[in-house]
Amino acid sequence: MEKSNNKKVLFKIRNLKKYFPIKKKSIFSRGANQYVHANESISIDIHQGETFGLVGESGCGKSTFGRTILQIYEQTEGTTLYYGTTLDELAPEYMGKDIKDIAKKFPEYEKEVEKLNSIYSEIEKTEDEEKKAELNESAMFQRRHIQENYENMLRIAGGLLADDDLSEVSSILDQYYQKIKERSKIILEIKKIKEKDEVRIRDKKELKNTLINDPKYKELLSRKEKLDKEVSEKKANIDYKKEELKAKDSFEKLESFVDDGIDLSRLTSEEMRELRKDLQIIFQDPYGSLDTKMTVGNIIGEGVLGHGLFKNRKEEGYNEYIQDVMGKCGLAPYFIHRYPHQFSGGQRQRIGIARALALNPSFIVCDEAVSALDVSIQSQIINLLQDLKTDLNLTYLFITHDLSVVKYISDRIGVMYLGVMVELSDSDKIFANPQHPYTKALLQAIPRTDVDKGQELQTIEGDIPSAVNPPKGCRFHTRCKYCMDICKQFEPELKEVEEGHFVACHLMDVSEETKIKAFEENEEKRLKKERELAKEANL
Ligand SMILES: Nc1ncnc2c1ncn2[C@@H]1O[C@H](COP(=O)(O)OP(=O)(O)OP(=O)(O)O)[C@@H](O)[C@H]1O
Repeated sequence: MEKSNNKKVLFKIRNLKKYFPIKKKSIFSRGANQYVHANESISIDIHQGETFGLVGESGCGKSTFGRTILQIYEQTEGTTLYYGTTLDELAPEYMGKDIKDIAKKFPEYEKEVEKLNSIYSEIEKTEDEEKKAELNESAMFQRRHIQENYENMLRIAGGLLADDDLSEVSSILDQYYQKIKERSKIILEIKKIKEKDEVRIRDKKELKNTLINDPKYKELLSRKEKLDKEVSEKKANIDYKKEELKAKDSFEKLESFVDDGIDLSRLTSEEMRELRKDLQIIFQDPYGSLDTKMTVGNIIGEGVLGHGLFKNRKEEGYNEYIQDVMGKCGLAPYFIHRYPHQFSGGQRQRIGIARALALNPSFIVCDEAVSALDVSIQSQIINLLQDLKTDLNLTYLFITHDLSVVKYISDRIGVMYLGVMVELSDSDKIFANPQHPYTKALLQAIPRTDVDKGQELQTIEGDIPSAVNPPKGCRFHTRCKYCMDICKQFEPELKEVEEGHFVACHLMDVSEETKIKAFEENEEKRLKKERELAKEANL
């Protein structure tokens, strides 16, 4: 699992899974449900202000990952903790519910963990493949049940759960929650006034003056100040209780769960909607993702109106705001009344970028955002994205199958293969010192530009296995030139091999001789097979 290296983390993604169910052929089909395992146990951090490049062959689950962390797709398992705002600021409904349920539910936690462990030991003992699939599915549901029911409780209550009187714990936390809930409504109102003024007034000094002279804003600030005091009083009760519990054996372990990230997967649709502005996406196909019947102005303004930044298109300042955003994206103001079909691919992508940018996001998933464009246009769009990132302090998840693009734009790069993250490191390191055989093979497959440097253009041998029944052990073992027996049995964990460089490969644990031996044996097998094929073809 990745450590954060002291950088401010914007997303802490743990054990994220996304499975797509496949419809059974008929209602009479027997056996466990089948799933496309699009994302499997992905655990990474995305740092504030970075461009995190995500690469891998087509179909390996990159888009699914981008959409799942934004909760456009419901995640099957795992947590996506978001730190753009805090639990205390948002006071989401799930927090109140988990607090209320402490006395009833926490005693069940250990029982549920035991139940999961007994399913695991049954899986170990079972030979029958169908039974195994069924048990795996119940383990998946049980893990999801534990995560959904207990882990947020642990993050919220931490060491308080060491107390024998859980009803009291619940009551102390609930008093705190009720206060932050009250305050969260005020925080939201303050934020909305600020956002509305920000889109109208570009001069910082003027903005500040307008805000401090707004009686509604002033009143909200003073209500917030009063509530801040009440919140700290309630917080002091919690701290006092924790002091009392510090001596207990279980305290430290339970306290280590405390985390103020927001679990996006548990927000109500209303709560998610409030965060939606912050978390945007730019798609690959700039034509397909734009409504052809709408003008450029209406496309860019749709979200702006939907989120209430302006009441309607006639409101003072609306057109200026849309044109200002267009300007930032290199679109002339008079394009506002034109339609997408009147534009080239590059300009259409600028419209897509302006649509996302108009909501003032802090995080953007760029999903193959330049892949459909000509190379010369690609670099213009990449430069635009780079400039916007610097000017507006954005964070990007940049998804692409094009390594030359990702090398240029990314601070760090994650390499995905068949739904799992196999390598992750600083961009320079991945290119200078790739460790995973899949990354090495991918780098050799960079198209043409490397011809000058005498590097052979190479495609990765073998077909990508099915994501419905992914290979056991390391998912890459069926195509890996260094495959060893252990690779067919056990899944390697993503481990840190040097500072900030993570690799999921069993080769990291063996000597150079073992590696060479494995390579030679595989090569021998391959050649033997080829000889046999050649013989067959001759007979
Ligand atoms: N809505 C869906 N329903 C069922 N399966 C899906 C769905 N979306 C994606 N998949 C499957 O999930 C796997 C990962 O797909 P995904 O689109 O995330 O990969 P990708 O790496 O982004 O590929 P590409 O670069 O081709 O878009 C594939 O096997 C795909 O067929």
